[in-house]
Amino acid sequence: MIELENVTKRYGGKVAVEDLSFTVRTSRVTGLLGPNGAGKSTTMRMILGLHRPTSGTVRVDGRPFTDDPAPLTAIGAMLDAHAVHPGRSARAHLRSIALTHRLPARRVDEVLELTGLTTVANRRIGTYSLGMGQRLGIAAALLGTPRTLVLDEPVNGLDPDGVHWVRELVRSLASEGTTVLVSSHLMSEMAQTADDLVVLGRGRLVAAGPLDQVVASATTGSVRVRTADDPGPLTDALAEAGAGVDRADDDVLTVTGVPSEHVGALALRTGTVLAELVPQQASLEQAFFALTKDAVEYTAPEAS
Ligand SMILES: Nc1ncnc2c1ncn2[C@@H]1O[C@H](COP(=O)(O)OP(=O)(O)OP(=O)(O)O)[C@@H](O)[C@H]1O
Repeated sequence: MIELENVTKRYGGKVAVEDLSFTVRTSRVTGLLGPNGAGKSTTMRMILGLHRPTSGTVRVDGRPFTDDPAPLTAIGAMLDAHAVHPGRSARAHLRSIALTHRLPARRVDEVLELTGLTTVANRRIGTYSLGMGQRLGIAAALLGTPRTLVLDEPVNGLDPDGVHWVRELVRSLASEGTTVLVSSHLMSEMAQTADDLVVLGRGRLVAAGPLDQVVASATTGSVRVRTADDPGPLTDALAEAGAGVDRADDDVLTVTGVPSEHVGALALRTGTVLAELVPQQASLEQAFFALTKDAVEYTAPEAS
């Protein structure tokens, strides 16, 4: 478990993170989201004990990370996958980490296997593709079989196969009891990977909680209704009940403000035969835009 309590981080006069409190639960994948400059990397660096908070406390499994005698078994991290020596092989790179952290050499082979790098383990890292570099970063993070895993943009630059692999990996580690914190700018991917979300905007907490709840609280769900009948009587009844009705197509209505059961009951009352009655939840991307619209540091003008 990772706990942040009233954490503020200033770099000189710049406030990177302000009064941040949230909990990352064990056996769950938590997505850390936010526009550029929101404070995600700063938050991860404080969790890892690389940066000290200006005020507030950060605890991993109940204690400050810097107090832990065996850091790689407590917490594994990938912050910048490409900050490695390009002239070394992946095996040599992982062996040197294992050696300095007193981890068994066989664990190097295990993580090479786990990340699909065994066949290229003796090649110079400088010849690796972006995706292979990401896999190596994840291999290093997994070396100590950590209880907590922190990955900054792990799917950045990966092909669809690699993205799918990262998703399956973190989900399976969480199901085995690992606490997983992952940042990403890819909302569709995060929607499939995360159980919980922490959303930052300009260094402040914008939302936190189970993914479904965060999406539902930030957006308006709707009900898609399709009928071959005249939609007039149903539309009038819905408007009377306070619903918003948008006639997207000749035979399709998008209804907001009332649950699907209520729409079904009104259809029955007005004698409207329904071909479709489908509750629709907004996407994580829509929720993200709604939550962070006032917290985006850099924006381009709207395309005309
Ligand atoms: N070492 C530093 N010195 C000064 N300012 C910093 C430093 N590190 C980060 N910042 C500033 O703190 C704010 C938060 O940065 P951070 O890198 O944590 O954001 P982020 O959410 O990870 O952004 P991105 O999505 O672009 O990676 C930014 O305004 C950034 O310019």
